[in-house]
Amino acid sequence: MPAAHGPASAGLAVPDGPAKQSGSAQIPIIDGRGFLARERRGAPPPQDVAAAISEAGRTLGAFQLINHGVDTALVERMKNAAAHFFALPKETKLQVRRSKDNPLGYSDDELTKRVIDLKECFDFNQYHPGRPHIPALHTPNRWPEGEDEFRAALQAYLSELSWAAFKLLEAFSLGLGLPAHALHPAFGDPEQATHTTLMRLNYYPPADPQEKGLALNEHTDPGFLTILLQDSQVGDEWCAVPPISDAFVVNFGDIAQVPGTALCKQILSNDVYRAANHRVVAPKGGRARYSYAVFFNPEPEAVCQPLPDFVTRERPAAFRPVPWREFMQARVAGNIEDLGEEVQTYHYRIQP
Ligand SMILES: O=C(O)CCC(=O)C(=O)O
Ligand SMILES: [Fe+2]
Repeated sequence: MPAAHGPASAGLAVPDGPAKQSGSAQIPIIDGRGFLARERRGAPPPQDVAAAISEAGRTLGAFQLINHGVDTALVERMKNAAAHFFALPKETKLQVRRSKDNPLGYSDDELTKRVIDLKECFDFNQYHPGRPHIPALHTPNRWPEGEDEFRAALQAYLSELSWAAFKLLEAFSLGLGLPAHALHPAFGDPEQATHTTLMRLNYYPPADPQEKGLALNEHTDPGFLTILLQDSQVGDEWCAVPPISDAFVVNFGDIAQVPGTALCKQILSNDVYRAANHRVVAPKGGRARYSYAVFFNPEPEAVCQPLPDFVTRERPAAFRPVPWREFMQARVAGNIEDLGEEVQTYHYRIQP
């Protein structure tokens, strides 16, 4: 039996504020009904939603998404599959252990900013056989043998979430004052799934009661945006992200800060948006915690750089181009082995 779900702490850093004062900040709640509900598919995101997403991107770099249109039964099916997998014997999980040349599969030794996470993970993507392998970006999945329902449930969930991610991308573009499809070329044809989106199941085992530390060190996610479902949380001194039943936590990643000609935003938006710095405190009270993250990422060859619309004489480009392939490969390598300082977007900053 998997351990019961229970409290743990997840938090977001508030920009320019000492972490200890950020507890009072509130994560905005955005309603996706107008463009994510099944009957509204194909409708462009309403302007007020785009404006709210834009505001969230400029402040905390994150928001909670309610009425996301993803079928509750599919969410439950995915969660059951995840709980089933993590409850399998360790030897079975180790049969699909990740390797340096292919980071997909099971891991219990992920590093975040050179500190080992107190959790187990399972990573997979929408890889199709026959596609060229690109280390850390397009590699074949490792599915546990005889676990057909696990595989089917996860694939169905990721495919549904990828659709939602493209709709959020439209809202994001509109919120920047760009046409809805302005950033699509950086993510390729949604039908062919040539983007490098990845899903990660996280299982945080109950921590030793003496454990005062973090289960997941503070970090920003490397890609464009992350759509996370969390089962439990209690506040800490960072901005708490309280679980709302059936809501997704959406946070912007590094690449969203840089928006680019071909691509993205911390890099895409020339620092207009911010990537959310976040962390997870070890779960207490003898209970485990689960979370389920979809990292919506660009195409392998995307080069992320400040979008021309965001570069002016007053606001010159803050970043040099970030080749997504190079950036992600370096980040993944640092998550598997301690290679020294992990690559960050500030390594691509143009010094004034
Ligand atoms: O478990 C969580 O709430 C966050 C997980 C996370 O930040 C990650 O997997 O990158
Ligand atoms: Fe993260």
